[in-house]
Amino acid sequence: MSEVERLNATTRAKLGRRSILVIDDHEATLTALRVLFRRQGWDVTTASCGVDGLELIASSAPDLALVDLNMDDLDGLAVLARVREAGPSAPPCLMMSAENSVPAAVEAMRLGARDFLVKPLDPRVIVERVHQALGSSASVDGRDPRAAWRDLHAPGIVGEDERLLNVFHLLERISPTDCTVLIHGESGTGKERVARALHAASPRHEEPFVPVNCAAIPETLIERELFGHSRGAFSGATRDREGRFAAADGGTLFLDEIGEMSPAAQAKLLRVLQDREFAPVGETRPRRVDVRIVTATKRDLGALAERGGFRADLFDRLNQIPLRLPSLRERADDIPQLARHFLDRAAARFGREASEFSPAAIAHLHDYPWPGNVRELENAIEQIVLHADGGVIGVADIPTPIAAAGLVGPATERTRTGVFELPEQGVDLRALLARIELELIEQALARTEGNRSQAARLLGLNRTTLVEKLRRTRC
Ligand SMILES: Nc1ncnc2c1ncn2[C@@H]1O[C@H](COP(=O)(O)OP(=O)(O)OP(=O)(O)O)[C@@H](O)[C@H]1O
Repeated sequence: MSEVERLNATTRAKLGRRSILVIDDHEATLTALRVLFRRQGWDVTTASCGVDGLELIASSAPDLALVDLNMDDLDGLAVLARVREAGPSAPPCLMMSAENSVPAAVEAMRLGARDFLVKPLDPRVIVERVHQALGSSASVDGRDPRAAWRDLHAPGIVGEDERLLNVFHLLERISPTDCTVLIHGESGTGKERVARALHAASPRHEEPFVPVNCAAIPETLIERELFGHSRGAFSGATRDREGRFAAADGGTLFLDEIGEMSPAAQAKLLRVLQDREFAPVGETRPRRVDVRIVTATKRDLGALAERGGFRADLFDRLNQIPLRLPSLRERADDIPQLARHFLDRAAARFGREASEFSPAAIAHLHDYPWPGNVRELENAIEQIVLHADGGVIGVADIPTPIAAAGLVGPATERTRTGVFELPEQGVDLRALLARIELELIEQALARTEGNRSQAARLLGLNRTTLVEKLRRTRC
């Protein structure tokens, strides 16, 4: 923001006036909203195309922008994407559209829109939603409203990554509805956790949440498992048995690894989605059922459907709201917080004293690629707590494959400074040297029981240099 813009924004704030920018290529909408918000005492600026709108956002720093979805030069989604690039200083945006399109609304929310308003706009509703958006954009305690929602509905889900927070924003919008959600993410990224949060925040929360792992049930049994069976339906069926659909009636059915479902079960599932009824194996009379379906997969289900490996019509139904969970690699900056969370939890669970990680240990955990995502991290920390003998957790306490990642070459048990080979992909030499330095300092301090003068001697440094290095690496 330039000095002039900053001054404009500051003057407005001092005068207690709010400013709104309306971007729409319909002159009638611009006029109506200009009149409406001026009457409310707002400063209103308007732009009749996306490009002008972006310029005005940059030059006049409005408190909020109302953006039309369909515009000729740059559509509303592209405007949102560009606004988002400005980071935390970007104004909250509300999207307006003449069409009530669920995919467009979902995409808009994913791009950070605070709300999706369908035209014709009711003046009372629009003023209310604009106030709501501003209220939430600057919550009283300064907390991110997405994190606040998470703390209320899914306090066990740890992380502050933007992509994860955007998932909560989407969950907040869709939890009151019954729309079908397809969660995509690598193994261990928290798909079931998120499905449970969605259920917990929905009007169905007092009814059952029934998880089914489709990959764990043999193909021949999946239909019976899901839909139940009647007595005599097959040899050995000595009595009627209720399936998971009936068990989830009124609540949420979570179908994990949906890509592994057999074609016959897919056909039956499609029928439930279309008609809201199913027939147990061995019965012809359908039963009505009221379940919200949430599915999850680590496969690219769209591509699988294109290749004929999954019913395309079912995919379209399941994919009403797609939701993608980032891998842990993509949100590596959440690793320290997650590691400390699992450390505290494991210490409490195993009756160990609360402990902490050394900075070098945190650096190792941060740099490891975690192919098994949060689950792998959780298991690794539990292992560490079980084997550690108290005190600060250093690199030597980290399971070998994790500690060794990125550091190639033979190494002794307590040192990682053996013979290094330059890995194929190269190294970040400065980060690597800093890490080696830190590790050796930690080892020296451990060996001298924290005596800095002796540790400095072991490292060929004077005490002041050692203290300075410690100060730099630990702040
Ligand atoms: N953000 C998070 N914060 C805290 N714990 C998490 C988080 N994400 C996942 N977990 C934990 O990681 C483990 C794996 O999570 P979950 O079972 O939800 O993953 P998933 O994606 O469904 O895995 P899979 O694909 O193998 O079924 C669980 O113990 C869960 O509690």
